[in-house]
Amino acid sequence: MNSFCKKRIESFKYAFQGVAALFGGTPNAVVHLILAVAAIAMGLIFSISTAEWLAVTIVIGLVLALEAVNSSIEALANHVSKDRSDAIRRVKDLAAAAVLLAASAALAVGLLIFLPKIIELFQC
Ligand SMILES: Nc1ncnc2c1ncn2[C@@H]1O[C@H](COP(=O)(O)OP(=O)(O)OP(=O)(O)O)[C@@H](O)[C@H]1O
Repeated sequence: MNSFCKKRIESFKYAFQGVAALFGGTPNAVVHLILAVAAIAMGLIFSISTAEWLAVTIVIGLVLALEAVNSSIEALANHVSKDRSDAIRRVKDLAAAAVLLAASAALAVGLLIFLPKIIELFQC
């Protein structure tokens, strides 16, 4: 195996270490993962369409990816300075805002897809 391939495999290994660190050390990420599994289960139960799967898949990926970025920024900010500062507060608040905005979009997608199906279920 040439060094290019070895490097790419190493990169995957580091990325999976990051995934393990995310779900092993970030309670919010675990909550989002549980919600993602619940959304997938509901998608299977309600046999949602391909377009609906696309929307669910995109928002799940977006929320989990931004959770990883948020955790990374938090870790870096904590490393840069342990002191309280307006700059660190702003950086952390903005990173948290990214997750909140994505999670809000995911909630909207979930409600748009599943709420009508749940209402229909109770009307029978
Ligand atoms: N060094 C700091 N200086 C000023 N404000 C801070 C500082 N550290 C944290 N904060 C404030 O506290 C909030 C929470 O920060 P914290 O690092 O505890 O993140 P968190 O969202 O509780 O993360 P987690 O629960 O994943 O550890 C930040 O969004 C920010 O407003």
